[in-house]
Amino acid sequence: MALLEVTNLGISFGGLRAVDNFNIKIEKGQLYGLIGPNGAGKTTIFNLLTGVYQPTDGTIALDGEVLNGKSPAQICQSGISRTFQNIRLFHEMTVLDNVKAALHNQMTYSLADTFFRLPKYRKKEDEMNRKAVEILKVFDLDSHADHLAANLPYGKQRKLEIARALATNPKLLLLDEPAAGMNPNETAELMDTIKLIRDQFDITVLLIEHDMKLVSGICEYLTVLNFGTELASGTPNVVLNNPVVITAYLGE
Ligand SMILES: Nc1ncnc2c1ncn2[C@@H]1O[C@H](COP(=O)(O)OP(=O)(O)OP(=O)(O)O)[C@@H](O)[C@H]1O
Repeated sequence: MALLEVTNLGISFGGLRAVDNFNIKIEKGQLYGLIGPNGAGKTTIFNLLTGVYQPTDGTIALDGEVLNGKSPAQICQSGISRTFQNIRLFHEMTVLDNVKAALHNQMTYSLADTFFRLPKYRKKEDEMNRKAVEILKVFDLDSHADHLAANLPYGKQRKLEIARALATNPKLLLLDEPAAGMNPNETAELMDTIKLIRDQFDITVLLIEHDMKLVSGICEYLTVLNFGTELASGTPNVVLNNPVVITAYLGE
């Protein structure tokens, strides 16, 4: 069984059919790319997968569990986490607290534990600090733990967003243009990080990206979207040399 199975997905905004009859199957552990021209419907698909929008048609299933009708918070609990095209960190919080905020969805303690700072609360807090630092280490951000997120350089802010998404312990991580605005060195580093989180944390990744170097460098399988529907799917080598894709998207 595929980890993510999307069947006949569709949504309309007024008269605009933003996504139409979209199908995708992503196997566990796969590094999968969703590409296509501006306005093709890529981010709308992420919004459908994460419960920001409810589909007008079709089903979304993660690990056999149908996600239709669930809220974004419930979908996060079910195992899908995401980053955004425009960075959405808690800018006035520290790097460590940004990650801890995401860890909170897995911690259970009562209001009384928190209010009276009972031993259970302190134990959980210590555990959370340890986990957050562990995650920051993967992203080489642990030395910035006490800095405000707003003061990190751009490339590190993007990494912190991924670290925070990872902290919710997802089965599937959705990355919306993770390399946007990065210089070539930052992009190369990001590619290594994405590969590493897939390998070390056994996480499945679906990413939207316009940077073809990143896409062909790390994605094992691609779907090209055009006008809300699938134009082509396959390995990067096959898809990126497909004349239909070149005409519609790559524009050469
Ligand atoms: N909430 C909404 N209301 C109305 N139209 C919307 C809404 N969200 C998206 N759209 C429209 O749906 C279409 C697909 O947009 P979407 O942002 O998903 O494209 P995209 O492939 O992610 O583009 P880009 O690569 O530029 O980010 C566009 O025509 C967009 O204007």
